[in-house]
Amino acid sequence: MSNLASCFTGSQSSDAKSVSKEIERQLREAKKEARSQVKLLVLGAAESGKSTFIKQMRIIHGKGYTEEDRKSYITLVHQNVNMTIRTMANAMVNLGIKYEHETSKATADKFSAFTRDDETLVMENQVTELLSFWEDSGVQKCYLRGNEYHLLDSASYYMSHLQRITAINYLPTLQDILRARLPTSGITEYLFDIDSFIFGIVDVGGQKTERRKWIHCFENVTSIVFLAALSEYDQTIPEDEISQDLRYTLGSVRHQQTNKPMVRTNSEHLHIKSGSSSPSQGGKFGRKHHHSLHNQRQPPQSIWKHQGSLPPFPSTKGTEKNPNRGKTNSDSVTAQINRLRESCALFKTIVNSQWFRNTSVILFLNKTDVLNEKIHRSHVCTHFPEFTGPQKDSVAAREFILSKYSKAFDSMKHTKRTMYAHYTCATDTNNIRFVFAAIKDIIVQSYLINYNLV
Ligand SMILES: Nc1nc2c(ncn2[C@@H]2O[C@H](COP(=O)(O)OP(=O)(O)OP(=O)(O)O)[C@@H](O)[C@H]2O)c(=O)[nH]1
Ligand SMILES: [Mg+2]
Repeated sequence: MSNLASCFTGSQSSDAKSVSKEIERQLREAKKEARSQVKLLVLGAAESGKSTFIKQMRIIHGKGYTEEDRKSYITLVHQNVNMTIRTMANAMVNLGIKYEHETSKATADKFSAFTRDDETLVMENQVTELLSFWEDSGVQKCYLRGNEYHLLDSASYYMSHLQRITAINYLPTLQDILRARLPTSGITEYLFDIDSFIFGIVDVGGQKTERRKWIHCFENVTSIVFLAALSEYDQTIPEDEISQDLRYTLGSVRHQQTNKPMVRTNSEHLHIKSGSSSPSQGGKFGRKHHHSLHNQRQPPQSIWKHQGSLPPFPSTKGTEKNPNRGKTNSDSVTAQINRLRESCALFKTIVNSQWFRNTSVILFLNKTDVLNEKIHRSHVCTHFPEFTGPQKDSVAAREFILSKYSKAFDSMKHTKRTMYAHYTCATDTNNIRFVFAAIKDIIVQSYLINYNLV
């Protein structure tokens, strides 16, 4: 400012020009600084679809996926196929299901012998054998009981595209990339230039060992996007994972409330901490791309608003056991904590945190497609006796699930703010394009309010 003041004392026109230049420079700097501060934190339990949402951001508002990027997914897609077969082979034994054909058992034994490390590319000449395994009536029965063990959400998708993905010149499509599963480790911020604002969108891992790192990115958050899978109402997770995890999260938050923040995040930096959710998720800075819309533009299936207030400290009451679940002998279902209950408890912890008193909360009730598929064979009331709605009705089911999150949000007592909920399908680009267009204004509004710009 002193530089500027001294400029005013001069009478020459060159001085006036430099004043004007300096002001412009300062304005540019101020704008740049302000633009870097829209921070969207994407949270949720493991496999809820956080990284898939960010892949969509890259497709819709970022640089997309080049041929090289797409090639880098070949191995992951094949690993997903390998893992599907191994998981199902295991589950066949654990659930005591018999194969229809002996040859299917031989295929299962062959793939079960692979360890995670020596998973190889699935060859074109294995397609007939794998298709016959997949079509085995015993394997299909096992697939329909996928909620009793840990089966990848994209299992059926990849098994139905075996011919294409094992071809010698296979190049993964955008849908193949969106369907690929790789658990996120660490915290990564991706920058996107959207409508003259820089959005820093932060991806975290949702698994128990990952959640303890979340605290490192709790500062200066404009909005939280919390992802919850609608399809997890009939699935379970190991009990020790969640209790330990929530305790840690709570402990960390309490620590942060009484001490200085452990880590200061710098919103100018693209990468807060190493770790990526995909082989080529890199290329963090997404310039604005205009992609033509497909012909059927899907509206968000529902938009819901809710007012609530915030209590002084979060509680973990949502982590109750599901009384209706009997134990199976599947090793991945050793303890019976319902995933929906656990996700609601996590949501409650987050929205109750003092860190997010002034942060707008956007809830994505994700995997509408998976819910629609499974609702015909898996009844909500089997897992939630309090559900009195009709069976095989996905609308009743999702409204019931929304009411659970609404109740968790309602637990807030001290501040007023709004929660926005959307039903989403993170693998559907048009759906996410439309939903994001709707939430973008809310996020910008929150940002402007937080910085007293409106
Ligand atoms: N069918 C379907 N699959 C989905 C949807 N959203 C995500 N998935 C799939 O679910 C799996 C898990 O999604 P991710 O995006 O990796 O989940 P995440 O929340 O990032 O998981 P972590 O990184 O472990 O916390 C992937 O295989 C996705 O393709 C959806 O709406 N429908
Ligand atoms: Mg992830």
